[in-house]
Amino acid sequence: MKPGNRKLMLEGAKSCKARALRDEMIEDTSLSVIRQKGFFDWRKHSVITLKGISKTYKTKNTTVKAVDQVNLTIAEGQIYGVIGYSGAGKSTLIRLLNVLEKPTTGTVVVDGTELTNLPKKELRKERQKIGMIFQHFNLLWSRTVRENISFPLEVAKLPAQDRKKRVEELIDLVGLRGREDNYPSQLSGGQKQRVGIARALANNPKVLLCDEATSALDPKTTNSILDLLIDINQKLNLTIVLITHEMHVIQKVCHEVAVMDNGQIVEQGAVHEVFRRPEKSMTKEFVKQLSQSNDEEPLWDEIKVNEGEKLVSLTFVGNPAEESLVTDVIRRFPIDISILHGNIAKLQQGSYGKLYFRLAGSDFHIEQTLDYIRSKEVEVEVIEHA
Ligand SMILES: Nc1ncnc2c1ncn2[C@@H]1O[C@H](COP(=O)(O)OP(=O)(O)OP(=O)(O)O)[C@@H](O)[C@H]1O
Repeated sequence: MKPGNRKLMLEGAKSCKARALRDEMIEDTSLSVIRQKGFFDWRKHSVITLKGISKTYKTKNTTVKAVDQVNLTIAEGQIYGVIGYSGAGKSTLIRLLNVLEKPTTGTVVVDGTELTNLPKKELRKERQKIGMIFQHFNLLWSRTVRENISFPLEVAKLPAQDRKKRVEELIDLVGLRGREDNYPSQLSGGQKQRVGIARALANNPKVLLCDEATSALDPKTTNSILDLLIDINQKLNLTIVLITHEMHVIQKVCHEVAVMDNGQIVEQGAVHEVFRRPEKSMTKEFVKQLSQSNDEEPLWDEIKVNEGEKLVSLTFVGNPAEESLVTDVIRRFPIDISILHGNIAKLQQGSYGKLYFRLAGSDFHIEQTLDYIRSKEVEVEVIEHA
């Protein structure tokens, strides 16, 4: 066979296999939701696949289905958030990802290896590909920062010289230079979580699992830890899965989100798509919480509106970026815009929030401007002002 033909055959076989896998996955109900929402990029390599995962706990008198038939595919390099109220099954789900909990049914595949039935020794080895951080940090209190970070490298039996070098790299990566000889009791919550992150990254994992990693931190420290997660996601192309009950965490860092209720994933998709068109009532509740916290209004009594002016609010969900839209509108139409108030948060893709404007110009040009803004999928409301 000519080499060219062989290459074509191989490519054909690969794409048939990929198509078959894709079709099989689309049959899963949860994945058909993904396809409808149109975010899933099949060219990306999937790092985590859960198929038909359930976990049932049996106690003396009760049986609890903590996770119920979950199917999930997470692509490489994504920050994937799972949100739900207390008891929804989030912690159980994240512990199923590294098989700290053994599923009652279903399979867990991480980086191409099915973990569910691996013998203990191999599972331990595969787990080195999965780092984990926790709400209460789980540090070793009798060890310094440096010694805590070194611990997983000692377990992996890395030679002393390599270990030392790696620990120093990690101290810099998480911003703990100057604190390396402190004990955990001498650190703030944020610094403790930085140690947790460095320790979780020590063996160069493919995936980082975050179990309510910012829930014990104040808002400012939460932000700095979330910034660190974004930074390492970008620098290392690390796939991050986080569970949270706080929508602003999803808003700030996640590319994709799954909403969990009663052990099941009830909705999932790209964050900006889910924010734009939440389908299930629980998802609507979470999105509403966010808009309520963002949605302070201007002090209307202090605002004067003259003849030929209109007050307008724009609601952004996802693209486009508000700055470029404002510039674009000013260039296109003979109108004046004064921004009165705004509360816009950046998503990983696009923005989310509201801007309040005063528009001045002829009725015709104002209408043209508003139609143009609407055509950009930005919600426009003209505010009646006494
Ligand atoms: N080891 C266990 N034995 C029995 N029931 C359990 C066990 N672990 C969890 N559950 C039950 O499973 C359900 C899901 O719990 P899980 O901790 O996964 O939820 P969660 O969404 O993480 O909640 P939270 O945010 O409060 O931790 C709950 O009803 C819980 O009581």
